[in-house]
Amino acid sequence: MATRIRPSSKRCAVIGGSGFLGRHLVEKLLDKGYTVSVFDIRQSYELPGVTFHLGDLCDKQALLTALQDVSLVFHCASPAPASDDKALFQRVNIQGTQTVLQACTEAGVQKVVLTSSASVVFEGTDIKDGREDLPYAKKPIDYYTETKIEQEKLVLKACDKEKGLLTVAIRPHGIFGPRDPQLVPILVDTARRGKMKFIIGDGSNLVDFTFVDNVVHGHILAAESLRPESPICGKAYHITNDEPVRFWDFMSDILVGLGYAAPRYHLPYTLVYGLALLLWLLSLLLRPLVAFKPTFTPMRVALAGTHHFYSCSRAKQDMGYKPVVSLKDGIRCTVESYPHLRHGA
Ligand SMILES: NC(=O)c1ccc[n+]([C@@H]2O[C@H](COP(=O)([O-])OP(=O)(O)OC[C@H]3O[C@@H](n4cnc5c(N)ncnc54)[C@H](O)[C@@H]3O)[C@@H](O)[C@H]2O)c1
Ligand SMILES: CC(C)=CCC[C@@H](C)[C@H]1CC[C@H]2C3=C(CC[C@]12C)[C@@]1(C)CC[C@H](O)[C@@H](C(=O)O)[C@@H]1CC3
Repeated sequence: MATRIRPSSKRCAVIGGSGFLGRHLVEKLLDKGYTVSVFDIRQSYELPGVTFHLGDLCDKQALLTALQDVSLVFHCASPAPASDDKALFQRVNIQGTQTVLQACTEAGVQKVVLTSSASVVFEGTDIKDGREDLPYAKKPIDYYTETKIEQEKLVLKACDKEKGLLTVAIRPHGIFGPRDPQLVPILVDTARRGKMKFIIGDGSNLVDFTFVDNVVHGHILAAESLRPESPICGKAYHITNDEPVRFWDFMSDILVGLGYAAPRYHLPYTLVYGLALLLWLLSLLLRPLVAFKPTFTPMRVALAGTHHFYSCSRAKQDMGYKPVVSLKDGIRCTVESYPHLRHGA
């Protein structure tokens, strides 16, 4: 009888590996001696030792080709959070994740590590030292969050020791670092348009921002701890810098580091939130006539004006997680990596 050869545990695939987090993850996996395949709708770089498979994760056949002989899958693909395309989020994050799980089962993949988000419990109000047992948001703040919740539930439910598929979800918050396409570029663009003069609220709200290397470290620790007897099977884990910081101090450090002025004038939170809501409704109503995308969306205002920081004690206890780069070093490294975004560049 032919015996099925178990794929090497160092052979993995990164779905979404062309993205910001995905590429950092791929680089670290290579350093650690893994053989890496990337599955993505685009190829954004070339690296010796990485095989690219171009395809949509909703296409099971394309996935099956990429997952041959792979024992470990990292799923960190998602449409950009700023999009308001509900159908796209549902297709990629929900149906697509179902397809990923089916393909993993058919291909004999043993472990799936999902990149979820701490935002799955965020409803726009304060969260202080939130733990993983907080309920999922009943009124998710946008389609991105709504579909990230369903995605996480699907992946955790798929954990089945009998069938040989182990799953875990990592919930990072506010990832930043070199090559981030969103936080620093949007911040600089807003500053260049003269709109980063104001602090929303009293400026004392604490938030987690997580340097990308720490997020990568959390993912690899989870993958390496995921065994049938491990307590992490089928669970979600917050991964942060474990150094909550005032939202506006963090923004100011990045802005000042790049040569822009820090925001100074205070505006009341409820006023800005109300205006953002009004603008968002207007943009929806006027969409057939004019396309405009407000910078200060209700989601961004809520993120900028409330406390939202999370405990990573579960990750510390179950997988020995400890951030590997401090916030200060992460900010310095990030600022240095964007010479083209410096004031006057
Ligand atoms: N950036 C953050 O602050 C943050 C925080 C928490 C969680 N996350 C999660 O981390 C993951 C990675 O985020 P990122 O910031 O690197 O985003 P990113 O946009 O840089 O990367 C996402 C990648 O997914 C790919 N992708 C999108 N749709 C696809 C499809 N249908 N099939 C195959 N590939 C597809 C994109 O091409 C891209 O390369 C996402 O799941 C996101 O929800 C991000
Ligand atoms: C007020 C303003 C316009 C500031 C500019 C920076 C924002 C663009 C930036 C600040 C916090 C960021 C953030 C995300 C996107 C970019 C910001 C709003 C996420 C919503 C991206 C998706 C992740 O899953 C969220 C998470 O849970 O980590 C991010 C939360 C922080």
